[in-house]
Amino acid sequence: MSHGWGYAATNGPDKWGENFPIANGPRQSPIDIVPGETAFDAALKALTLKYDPSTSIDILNNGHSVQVTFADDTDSSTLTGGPISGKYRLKQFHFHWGASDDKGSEHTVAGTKYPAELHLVHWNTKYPSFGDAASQGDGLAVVGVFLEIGADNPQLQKLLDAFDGIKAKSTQTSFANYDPSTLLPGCLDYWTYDGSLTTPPLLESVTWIVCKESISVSPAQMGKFRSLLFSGDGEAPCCMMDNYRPPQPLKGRKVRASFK
Ligand SMILES: CCCCCOc1ccc(S(N)(=O)=O)cc1
Ligand SMILES: [Zn+2]
Repeated sequence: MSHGWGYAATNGPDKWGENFPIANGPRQSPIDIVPGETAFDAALKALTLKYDPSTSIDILNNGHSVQVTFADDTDSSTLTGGPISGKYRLKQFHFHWGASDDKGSEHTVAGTKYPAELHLVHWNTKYPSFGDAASQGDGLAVVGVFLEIGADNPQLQKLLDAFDGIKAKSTQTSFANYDPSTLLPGCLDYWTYDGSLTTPPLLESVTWIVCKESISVSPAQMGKFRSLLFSGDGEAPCCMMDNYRPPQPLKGRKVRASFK
């Protein structure tokens, strides 16, 4: 498409297949997770997430989401265990959310949409870099956490307080000493399946690990997410919201559960 991909009618998920034909591939994400159709797998290990807050670098509005980027030149912040083998390094985390509290998540649970979804993106250290890993079937592992309307979340508030400096596309500010483990739910039971990036280039390189338990977000905090802009400085302001891809066909894939 003459303009980049986005979430509008002219360049949104229904149009991505024009430039990224893998959009109709066999292992696309997100999906609707139907608990009654998942299979408990006793062989699945517990997740081990070891994050070093000193590896957080900056917070960025990339025009599609808000992202916190981490130093990934050492094994300081890693994911091990769970459905994966080996060690994966944390590269970044970001969110997807809706224009109203009744939608916004990418994965859904028996058709239920949550107001937002957190993605913690990790890459397999058997490959030299994130970019190399992103093109490999076992290259990436993304931990998804649903945000559910409830009490104000103080850990989330630290992020939201940085939004005033990154309202417009392609703006970023330093964001040091942030511990992403403070965004994880207390229980790390999860569903897992083989999938893809949920934005272009939609590469089919992601082992998805979706937490059963959500974390809270208040309606006011959701409003703060919606105050970010898709648009750049000097452009007509366009609020960043509904930056989620809807569920994709399962195409015979099995979803496993780490819990009964
Ligand atoms: C090879 C360059 C890829 C740049 C894009 O990286 C992404 C895109 C989507 C996701 S998500 N929503 O599936 O977690 C994670 C990372
Ligand atoms: Zn994402």
